[in-house]
Amino acid sequence: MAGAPLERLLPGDRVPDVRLHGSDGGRTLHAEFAGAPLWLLKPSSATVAASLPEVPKGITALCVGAQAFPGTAAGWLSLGADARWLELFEDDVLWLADANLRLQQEQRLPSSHAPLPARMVEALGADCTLHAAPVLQIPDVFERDLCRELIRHFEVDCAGGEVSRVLVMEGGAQTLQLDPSIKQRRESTPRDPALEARMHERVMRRALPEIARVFNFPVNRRDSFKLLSYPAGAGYFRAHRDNDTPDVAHRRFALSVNLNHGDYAGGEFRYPEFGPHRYSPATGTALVFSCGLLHEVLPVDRGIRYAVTTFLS
Ligand SMILES: O=C(O)CCC(=O)C(=O)O
Ligand SMILES: [Fe+2]
Repeated sequence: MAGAPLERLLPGDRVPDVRLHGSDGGRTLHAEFAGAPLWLLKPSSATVAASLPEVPKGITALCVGAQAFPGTAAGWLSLGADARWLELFEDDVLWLADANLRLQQEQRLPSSHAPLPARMVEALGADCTLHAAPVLQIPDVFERDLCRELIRHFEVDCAGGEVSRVLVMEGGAQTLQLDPSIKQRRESTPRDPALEARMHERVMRRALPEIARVFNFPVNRRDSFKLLSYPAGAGYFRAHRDNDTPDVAHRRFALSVNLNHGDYAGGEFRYPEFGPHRYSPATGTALVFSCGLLHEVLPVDRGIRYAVTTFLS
């Protein structure tokens, strides 16, 4: 709620987002650090910041203050943040947040510079309770014939598509560039109006009523369909959100249909904010999820994963 007074944080609250400085300057807490459990601490002094507890494996530890502290303890990232946000945190209290940045428990640091007792480290490093991601699977949106026909169309009529690129802003101009640190795959828009019409009819008839029922969302618009291939060794899409830049902010739900489940290994979806579970829908099943969820397509390590995707709004 915009304008509501800030209160002390409690276990169960999601840490409010904030712009952080000290790393690359332009990122926010949610964009940069969701997807893995977090330790958060606002030290009362540089001396405290220099003698923080050892960070357990699998945890990202953030030491926050008005500015980054020079000489922060090894394993900790020191970042500056907005004063109003910092007021939410008591000095020298270590918070554990889960991968969805929901606060789990807090622990006051020992007043001396003694290391944290082992039991405290154990508790604060413990696996957080993880839940299934709020995704919807709708079986049989495309029949097997249509899936096979789409793969043939992609490989033959679209000549296997083109390597996917990402939009990069450089000196005020946007260019499409390869970026293997983000994704590797091939893609094409469909070139056969009859096939597009068949996909459209199936989405209208089988997916939209279910999205209206389950998410209570009336779809009004759809981006163009994209045919995708993820070949072994060169097929993955690292964790991202689908609506976090101005050009795609209109998107509400992502819809993806696997075209050849069982013919490849790897290539599952994962939603790191909601735990390690991997989703690998059957051929013809549509996977639908909010564009605001962090998600990734894990590397394909045998065969080729084929899929069709679009975004709904
Ligand atoms: O591979 C897919 O099905 C969709 C991947 C994805 O997350 C995207 O294209 O934004
Ligand atoms: Fe995506």
